[in-house]
Amino acid sequence: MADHDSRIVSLSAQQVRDLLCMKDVIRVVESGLANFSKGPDGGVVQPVRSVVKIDKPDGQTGQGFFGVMPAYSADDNILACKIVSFYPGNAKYKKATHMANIMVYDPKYGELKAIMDGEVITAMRTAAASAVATKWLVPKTEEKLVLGILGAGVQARSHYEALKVIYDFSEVRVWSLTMESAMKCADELGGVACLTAEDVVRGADIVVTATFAQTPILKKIWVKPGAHINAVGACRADWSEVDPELMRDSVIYVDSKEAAMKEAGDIIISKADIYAEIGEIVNGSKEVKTDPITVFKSLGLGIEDAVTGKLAYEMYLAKSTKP
Ligand SMILES: NC(=O)C1=CN([C@@H]2O[C@H](COP(=O)(O)OP(=O)(O)OC[C@H]3O[C@@H](n4cnc5c(N)ncnc54)[C@H](O)[C@@H]3O)[C@@H](O)[C@H]2O)C=CC1
Ligand SMILES: O=C([O-])C1=[NH+]CCC1
Repeated sequence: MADHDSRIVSLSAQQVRDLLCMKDVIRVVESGLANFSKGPDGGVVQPVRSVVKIDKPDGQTGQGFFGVMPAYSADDNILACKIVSFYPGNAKYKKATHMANIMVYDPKYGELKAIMDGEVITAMRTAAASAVATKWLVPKTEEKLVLGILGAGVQARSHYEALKVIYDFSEVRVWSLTMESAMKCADELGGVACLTAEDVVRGADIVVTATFAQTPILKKIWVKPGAHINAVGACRADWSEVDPELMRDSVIYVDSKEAAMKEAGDIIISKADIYAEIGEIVNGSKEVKTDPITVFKSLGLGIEDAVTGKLAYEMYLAKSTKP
């Protein structure tokens, strides 16, 4: 007979949004990445995600992908698993391109404690990981910076939210597949929409690529020396967003070397060398190197979802036990 606590907390997207603030997500993701990159000493067990490819038989929405992302962290006392579907073609049907749920367990007994929406967490923790990378690679100065964003979807918006926690921007530029979507996003962010990707990138200090492009949209000749790039899309071995020459001529940071060698077309196709995991910079096992351009190639890790999911669960418990 099951004797486990049957009270499983269920959190909707709106509840998760109300419980989390970007500053706290950046803090827990930074510590999660640092532990992850300590190897077995960091107490994190997190295999590269399993991804099931779905070829829609009716040809309606093209390919879909279904990812299972478990993670355990001894230090943080977390066991969690995210299940995420990403269907690039959903945009045509005005449906979300990413849908996800996160299950949070008590690692002591393996007991399920909470099941929550994972879309908000995917948006926030991905941008938080980029903010961590940027914070370590682009020192904050008195000067206001120029932010260039390629893509005008969920990640474009969450990246602005995360990066503005750390930097003041004099200008935010957005480009996307359609001028209409770029304008809508730029309006929301108080930025400007650009007609071309080149217009966004020339002179930008920080660039974010967050699109569903499968071939490069960011060219080396546009990028100014000293710039930093957060390359967030292209999470398949045969997809890329960044010019291979730019990858080879930059200092490359990743979230996970093991995942990058399996999933990152930007790395696999260009054969660019990986300098470090960003967690190795945070935990002090590698030195920062920035010359001439830095790229953080992110794929998304289960540990990021685990630490953020646990934070949402704890915030919920703290709020619900307040008199
Ligand atoms: N690294 C990570 O941890 C994560 C990465 N991602 C990836 O980030 C990317 C963006 O995700 P979301 O913003 O959630 O998606 P979204 O569907 O909300 O937005 C995608 C944007 O890319 C644009 N786009 C689509 N195809 C394009 C093309 N061929 N060239 C230029 N722009 C194109 C769309 O117009 C839209 O503005 C995706 O590749 C996604 O899989 C998403 C979640 C986590
Ligand atoms: O980490 C993540 O959740 C994802 N990365 C690429 C698509 C979804």
